[in-house]
Amino acid sequence: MAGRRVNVNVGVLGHIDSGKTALARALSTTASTAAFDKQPQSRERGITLDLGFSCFAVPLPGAAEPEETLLQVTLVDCPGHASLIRTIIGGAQIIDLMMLVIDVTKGMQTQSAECLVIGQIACQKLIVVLNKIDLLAEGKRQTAIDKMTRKMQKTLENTKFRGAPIIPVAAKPGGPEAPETEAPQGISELIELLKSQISIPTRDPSGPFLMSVDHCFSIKGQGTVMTGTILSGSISLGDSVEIPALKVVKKVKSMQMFHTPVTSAMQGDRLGICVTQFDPKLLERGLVCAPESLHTVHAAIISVEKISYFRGPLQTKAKFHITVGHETVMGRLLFFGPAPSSFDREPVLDSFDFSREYVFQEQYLCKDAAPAVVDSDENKQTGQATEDCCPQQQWALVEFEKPITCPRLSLVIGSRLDADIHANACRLAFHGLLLHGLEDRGYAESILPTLKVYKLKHKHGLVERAMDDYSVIGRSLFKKETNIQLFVGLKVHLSTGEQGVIDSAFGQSGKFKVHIPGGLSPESKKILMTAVKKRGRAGHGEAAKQEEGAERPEPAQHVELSLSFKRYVFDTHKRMVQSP
Ligand SMILES: Nc1nc2c(ncn2[C@@H]2O[C@H](COP(=O)(O)OP(=O)(O)OP(=O)(O)O)[C@@H](O)[C@H]2O)c(=O)[nH]1
Ligand SMILES: [Mg+2]
Repeated sequence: MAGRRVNVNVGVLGHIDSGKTALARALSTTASTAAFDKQPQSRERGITLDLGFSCFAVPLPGAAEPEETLLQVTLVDCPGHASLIRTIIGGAQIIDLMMLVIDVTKGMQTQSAECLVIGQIACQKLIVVLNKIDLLAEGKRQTAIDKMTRKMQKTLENTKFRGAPIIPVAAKPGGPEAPETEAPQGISELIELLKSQISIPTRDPSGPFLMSVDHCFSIKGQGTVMTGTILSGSISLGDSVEIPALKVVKKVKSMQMFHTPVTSAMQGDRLGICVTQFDPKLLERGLVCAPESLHTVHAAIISVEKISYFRGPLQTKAKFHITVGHETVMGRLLFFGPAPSSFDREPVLDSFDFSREYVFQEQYLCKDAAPAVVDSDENKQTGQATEDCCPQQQWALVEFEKPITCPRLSLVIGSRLDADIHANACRLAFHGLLLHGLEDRGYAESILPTLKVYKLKHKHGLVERAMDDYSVIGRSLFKKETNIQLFVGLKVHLSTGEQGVIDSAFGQSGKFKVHIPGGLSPESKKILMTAVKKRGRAGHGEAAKQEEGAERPEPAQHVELSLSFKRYVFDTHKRMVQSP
């Protein structure tokens, strides 16, 4: 029986053609010959994948008996572009360390910057690999490596990976034409670096079982095998698992880890589960979970944070590609935030409070005009919020075009995958956490009305005249067709200082009567009386017209009326509520 194995997942990310696949291959081969003589390589079977999985094992650093305990490094080779985002987010929760592969002759490129952004959202540790050093002229090689290392250090300075190690290699010296015998350079050093950088994450067997499946195939006479990484919880032989995408529950017939049968497995393990037969084509990629532990949601409330490299605003009603787990669907956003008095409230990232009130936002609030993509030469990190006028936390309601299935508190990434990848702009727009999923298809009627997001409305009008000491007629506040009845009872302020209450509509032209509980001040009466007199002269003898007359000359001095109220965006009755 082989000793204990501990699995860690290392993401291999970088711009197209930087040499990610070549690096994954070089690492696996070097490790398997130099450090490990068994055949560790599992050649996964005929499935077209955009995520490439390969692995190698090395003696576990610091283990009491290193021979007995192996560190299994699973390399997750990510594709270069468009599908990258979906893919890497799928793997994000299982990636313990990210290798950012940079073509040393090119430096930071558009997707390298995107990878760095994703890494900051999803990963804790980074190693920068400067690849293709064989392409540097021999005499100037070290100088060029040093120069690029400094540039990368500068780039990392403004990220959470400041000071991360940078290592030069040549994964496939000579490029595609070179014979396979050409030995890669710097790989043993990279393996040593990986060993020193990898910290074995603490794995937790509690909580509902959830596994991210990256492969699915059938074995004749046995069943269907799903391979993947356990995201949370644990599983034992004979347990039932649900495949939410197919809405089926299956029994676990057998399990394997690294080609060895096992009876149980837990968070972090890479595992193959064999269940009773189903068509593997139905599930290329996805989630498997403890029955009924996942939820299918039609919309969600997420906590949002803009990615500062994204150019342009995040607007309410805008559509983005929303990636949650292994799924990417279009979603429409509506942004909201706290009232200004609560701007400095500490963010709450594990729940959403329906009892609070929130302010509708036409767009995500931020101070920066978004900076350009991280650039090798001018790595300007802007978006440094001066904490005084933006809230600490903002949210969005995301309405999905197709329902998605995910666990609570999933990482959510919003992007514009349709944007031109040659535009040298970051396509990642925001990230956040799914705080609350709306499972009811009819959520707009059943759940949204409980979400208290309001727009603060201000209307301004004029006092036309005083009726008596305790009431005035107002105008120019409502349109002719407005149902004034809806506003009855709301407070209005007069520019002369009095406060009034809308009492009733007056006539047909949008005028209204305002009751002044404290009475008009003598000063106000004087102003309003003058106005009436002037008008009296102009509209001589035409009482009916005087009442309706919109076109009379303005009084010498206006008395303005202002009305402020809240309108709840999701209130199906469109009620107006007094604002303070
Ligand atoms: N000269 C040289 N060429 C390399 C090296 N590593 C990779 N290449 C070549 O660069 C090209 C791209 O390598 P890949 O490993 O496919 O790059 P990738 O990053 O996986 O590309 P995508 O998956 O398409 O994003 C291939 O032609 C490789 O042979 C290297 O160290 N030196
Ligand atoms: Mg590749």
